[in-house]
Amino acid sequence: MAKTSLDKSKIKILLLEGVHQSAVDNFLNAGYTNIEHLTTSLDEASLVDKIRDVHFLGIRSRTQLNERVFAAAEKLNAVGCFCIGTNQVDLNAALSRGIPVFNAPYSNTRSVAELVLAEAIMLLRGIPEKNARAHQGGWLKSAKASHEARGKTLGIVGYGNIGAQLSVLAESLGFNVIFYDVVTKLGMGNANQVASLEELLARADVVSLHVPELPSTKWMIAKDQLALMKPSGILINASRGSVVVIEDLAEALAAGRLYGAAIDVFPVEPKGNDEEFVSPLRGLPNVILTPHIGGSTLEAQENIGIEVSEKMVTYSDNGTTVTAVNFPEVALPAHPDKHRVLHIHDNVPGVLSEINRVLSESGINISGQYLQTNEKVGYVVIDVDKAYGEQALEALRKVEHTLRVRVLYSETNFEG
Ligand SMILES: NC(=O)c1ccc[n+]([C@@H]2O[C@H](COP(=O)([O-])OP(=O)(O)OC[C@H]3O[C@@H](n4cnc5c(N)ncnc54)[C@H](O)[C@@H]3O)[C@@H](O)[C@H]2O)c1
Ligand SMILES: O=C(O)CC[C@@H](O)C(=O)O
Repeated sequence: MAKTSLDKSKIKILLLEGVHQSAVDNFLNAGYTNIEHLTTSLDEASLVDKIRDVHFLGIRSRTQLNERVFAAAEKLNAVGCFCIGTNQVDLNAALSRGIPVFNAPYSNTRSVAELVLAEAIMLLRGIPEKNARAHQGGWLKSAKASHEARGKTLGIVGYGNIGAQLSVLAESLGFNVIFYDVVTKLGMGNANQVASLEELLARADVVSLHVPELPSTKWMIAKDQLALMKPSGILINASRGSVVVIEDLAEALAAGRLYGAAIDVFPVEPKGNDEEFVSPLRGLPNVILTPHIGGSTLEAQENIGIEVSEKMVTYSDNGTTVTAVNFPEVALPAHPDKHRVLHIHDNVPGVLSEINRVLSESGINISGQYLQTNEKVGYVVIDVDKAYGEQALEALRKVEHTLRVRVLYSETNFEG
């Protein structure tokens, strides 16, 4: 029988888009030495080529993982998104191949909230235009249309981790906070939920968007919604570029129907720092344009590096999938004296009983079993006596509807 074990030093990890060094250090400390660390993303063709022998892949927001890429990823065990958003990944394509996807749901929350708050103050004071004039040798000393944040209404659309964090910081500065969310939530401090997006847009002086990219949030702010905002209103978008119809925003700003905007995310973003940034918002006076850096602080990137690599190492060493965004979540204890078999299968009736039948007929004693399913996939983890690791792997490979099987030996990590 061919040996199926794979030493940790042979487990290939590919990290793209300048994932922080803290992730590399974490993998190395855990014994994973086969790491390729690139500062750029890869286009589809290069990725399809490169991913064939990759076991763990780390990306940020730019790398697109679609069906074609997953089809080529024969050895891929897990994906780590070193960011919050996972819209760049076809989560179903990953799931149907038994590949969990992890992200960092909190690590850059504070960075985004701080930037948004700073932008709100700058825009309320008309700083972008005053700053630009001064750079050109001008002197725009005037209080016209300049306002304090105190007493103004901040409307937050999407009151999740970032929205709620922003809410706390904004109240401490004197903003009245209202928010709109599809889920009923208790506001932090004195923040109040409003019943509709329309009400929020009409009441707020500053509107800040913090929704994920979903079919329901796509182009949610267009001409009709912008028309509901006050002419003195300010729009901030640090969520996803697909949430705002950028041409409609540019038109409203140019026509003076909106006072200012700060935009960090765009429907089309340059693929790298060498590519020209093209946008109808370029050149407009009270507009702050930033290159998708809401979460790009050294603090956040270091924390993200640690958080996501820890999840990938834990999955690789122990099988735990807690916080995976697309996968049944199983929290597993250590398995010092047992071999552990990870079996991922289509979630159809009868697979678990077939697994148990096969193990029992092979004379394999089960010392622990954990199961979790979602609508597509079942994930069963079976601890077996040390004598049976490879035997169990061989037996379980033959079970119909198997997507992937791995054995984690008590000391070293092996793949099937
Ligand atoms: N600019 C950046 O660098 C940067 C950094 C981090 C995150 N982000 C983006 O910000 C988004 C939000 O991050 P988060 O951590 O706060 O996410 P989150 O999941 O904690 O919160 C999102 C909130 O939006 C709500 N929501 C969903 N659909 C909605 C709708 N149609 N209308 C109103 N509310 C809706 C959800 O109920 C949830 O409360 C991320 O998905 C990511 O795309 C951008
Ligand atoms: O770091 C990135 O590339 C994306 C950051 C942000 O959009 C996120 O989703 O966390």
